[in-house]
Amino acid sequence: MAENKEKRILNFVLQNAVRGDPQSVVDTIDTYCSQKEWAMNVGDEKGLILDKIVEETKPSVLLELGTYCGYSAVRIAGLLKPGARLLTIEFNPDFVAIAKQMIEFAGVQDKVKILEGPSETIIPQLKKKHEVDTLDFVFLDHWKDRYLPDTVLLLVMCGMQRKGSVLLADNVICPGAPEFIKYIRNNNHFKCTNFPSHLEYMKAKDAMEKAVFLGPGLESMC
Ligand SMILES: O=C(NC/C=C/[C@H]1O[C@@H](n2cnc3c(NCCO)ncnc32)[C@H](O)[C@@H]1O)c1cc(-c2ccc(F)cc2)cc(O)c1O
Ligand SMILES: [Mg+2]
Repeated sequence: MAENKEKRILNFVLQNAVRGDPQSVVDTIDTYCSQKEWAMNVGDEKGLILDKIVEETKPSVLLELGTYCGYSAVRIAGLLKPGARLLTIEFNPDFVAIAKQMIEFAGVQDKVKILEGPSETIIPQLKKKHEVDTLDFVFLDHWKDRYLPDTVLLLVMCGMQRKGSVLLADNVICPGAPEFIKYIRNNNHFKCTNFPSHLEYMKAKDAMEKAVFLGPGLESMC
């Protein structure tokens, strides 16, 4: 297996974190990525915003787009009530392999299921193949130009969102997701809140955007 940054992050966790302890895995990745090699995990500062929103939403069925090394999957899983489950979509097989080991080491494999493949293919399969009715919480952290098309897919094509469903998007400043922001803030079926923060492990400004689905409008009742 090629030695790469993601493999080094995983090895650092396997050698330094406490097996079965999600917080220890998250803290160990943050230590490595702030001191040794930067990586695009949501990180400790934006991670606290993520934690708060997950805790106040009390979700049962969650979806993440862009697993990468599994940092946010482990972080979210550590907060879930018994029986709640997180589906996380990742199309890079090398990252799937890393994330799988990260999730198992953290001991959250019973709460997290990695779905391998592109989101645009997997999302339409969620209802039939993965027994998802509606989603309580969606974390967007994959390619930034895919936030909007995948949100539309989730909402329009698959009716995956119900009144109160929460969308949380990382990086709405850096790298930015302008099309998504323009759409979601101008759509009166969503109530949006911006959470200013900083790029993971850096001083650069970043932010997360929370969008709560207010339910289909009357026009969709006809
Ligand atoms: O680009 C960023 N994230 C992308 C994540 C991609 C992960 O998600 C996977 N992925 C992508 N699209 C899909 C897809 N579907 C869509 C395609 O079919 N379906 C399934 N999986 C998908 C990739 O395989 C990766 O695992 C980022 C950058 C900075 C950054 C900031 C400042 C800098 F200077 C540099 C970088 C900071 C951040 O926090 C960031 O999240
Ligand atoms: Mg991100």
